[in-house]
Amino acid sequence: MKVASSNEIRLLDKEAVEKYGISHEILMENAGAAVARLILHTASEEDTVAVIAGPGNNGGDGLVCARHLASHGMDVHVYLVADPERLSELVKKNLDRVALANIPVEKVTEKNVEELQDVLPFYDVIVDALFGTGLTRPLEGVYKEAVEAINDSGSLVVSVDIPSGINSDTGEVMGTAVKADFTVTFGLPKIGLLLYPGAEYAGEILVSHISYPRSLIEDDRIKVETNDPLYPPPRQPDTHKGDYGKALFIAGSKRYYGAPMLASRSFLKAGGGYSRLATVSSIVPFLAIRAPEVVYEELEETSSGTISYRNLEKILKLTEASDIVAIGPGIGLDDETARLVLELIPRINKPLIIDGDGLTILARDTTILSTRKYPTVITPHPGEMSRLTGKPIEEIKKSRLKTALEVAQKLGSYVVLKGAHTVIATPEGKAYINLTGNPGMATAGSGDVLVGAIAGMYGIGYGFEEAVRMGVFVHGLAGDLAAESIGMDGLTAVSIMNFLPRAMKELRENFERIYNENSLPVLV
Ligand SMILES: NC(=O)C1=CN([C@@H]2O[C@H](COP(=O)(O)OP(=O)(O)OC[C@H]3O[C@@H](n4cnc5c(N)ncnc54)[C@H](OP(=O)(O)O)[C@@H]3O)[C@@H](O)[C@H]2O)[C@@H](O)CC1
Ligand SMILES: Nc1ncnc2c1ncn2[C@@H]1O[C@H](COP(=O)(O)OP(=O)(O)O)[C@@H](O)[C@H]1O
Ligand SMILES: [K+]
Repeated sequence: MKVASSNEIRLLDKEAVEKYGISHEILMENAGAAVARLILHTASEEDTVAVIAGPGNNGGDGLVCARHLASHGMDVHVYLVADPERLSELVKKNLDRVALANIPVEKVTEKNVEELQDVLPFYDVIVDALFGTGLTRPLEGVYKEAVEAINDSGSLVVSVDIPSGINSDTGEVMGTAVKADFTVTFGLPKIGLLLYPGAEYAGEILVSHISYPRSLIEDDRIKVETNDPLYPPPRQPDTHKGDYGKALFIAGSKRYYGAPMLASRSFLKAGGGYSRLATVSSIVPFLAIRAPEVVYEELEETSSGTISYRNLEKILKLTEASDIVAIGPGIGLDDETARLVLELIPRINKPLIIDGDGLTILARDTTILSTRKYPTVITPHPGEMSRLTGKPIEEIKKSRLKTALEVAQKLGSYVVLKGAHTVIATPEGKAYINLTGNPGMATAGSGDVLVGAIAGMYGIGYGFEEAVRMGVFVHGLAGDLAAESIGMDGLTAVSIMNFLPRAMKELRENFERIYNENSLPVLV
């Protein structure tokens, strides 16, 4: 599903009115009615409802919702946090309708806003219609106090379009924000609902298309989408291991055994056919016990136990017999090894995954990617992205989507910016926000498993872009299945790896359910 910025949703809004003849009034009516429907499905008609309406169209939606709930016989009160004189004509019209329907309306100002703390707990349901995509600055004064009263109420909170206080483009909290149980968002989901902390404040998100024409819903001018799964390529009977990809992992060092094992074995666990690990000879005997299915290519090592530069020609030869190459997990930062990595990246004439220390090394000279003729994907966590861009981690965390898109475009490479709701960006300027995964995956080695998963998806036959997307999707799905089975705390990278087969099985046998469980539900 497409995911819109506030500017894009305003453009769609404008075109819905000007090109498709759908009036703002119809859109507002459909929006308010959608929120009412969710409440009628979720609460009971005996419940009492407080609608907290703000100064703009978001408030207008709330007024429409109030009218629909009242017409179902619910006991609804409207608290208007706005100067009625400054309301737009359409919102005023809906305020008049509310008054004419004898729905009590109380004006909230600095003088009486603290009363909200006392009255809101008595309502079963609170509709948060203060602000939506029109939020332009941090909440202060009466608005801030209203939000805090909503959050302190203990009632069921339903946010209109976006939790008030959440920035619809970045997901950051603007001063304060409503913590919603549900958010009904209109037209298309907003970016700020899918990036943290916005994703956490939104609660369960439901989309209502409010009669937008399909062509607007699927408009290619919108470059961000949820990372919805694609059905896997079939495994034909008459095939052999080579048909499911030959992967080469250039990884590991005396210090880091786990990373190379996790990456090279996860490739097989995700369905890949033939996994080769080129690593320092001193750790091969140990790895062979843990990962007997992986074929080992022993490399000469430096005095610090990392891969020596002397292996350059041998490694290039190995890449010629591979379909996809991954470089970096646990490779270390020894200068000689760094020199080898910087020499290899432009000379590997295969699709390439660069991860872990490989990224820290790449940060020394990202221009080496520009000569590559084959697709590249880099898989940084925010720390590695900070080294690649020179931006502080905090800034990256606040602008994950923007940073991923900028770097993808600048480096001509796919970017997987890892974290809660990983962002995938393409060199062509598209981005996908991944919805699988859980905090149990914040565990050492989890990123190494992702490298294998991406390579595995390419091995089983997805195109490169699809393999990057599906690698992230199944990695998160495996993490979710693992968490379901053993909980989040004890979940380790090996658990994620061991649930990759189950994730693939679920994807093949229960695709519809997996799809629905990991995409945004449309409210009908
Ligand atoms: N797009 C669609 O398809 C549809 C959209 N619809 C609805 O419209 C909503 C967008 O409406 P909107 O543009 O009127 O803005 P909204 O969020 O109501 O804010 C109101 C005003 O508040 C102000 N303001 C801003 N920040 C502030 C602050 N911190 N503290 C105080 N004031 C602040 C700012 O005015 P300013 O003060 O900046 O002049 C702003 O104009 C959208 O979320 C959806 O619910 C539906 O009707 C269905 C169709
Ligand atoms: N809170 C979270 N929710 C969902 N996924 C997460 C969360 N924290 C981490 N992950 C995932 O776990 C992996 C962590 O990778 P990384 O940071 O490279 O760990 P390591 O370097 O230890 O392998 C990434 O795929 C990331 O998306
Ligand atoms: K809102």
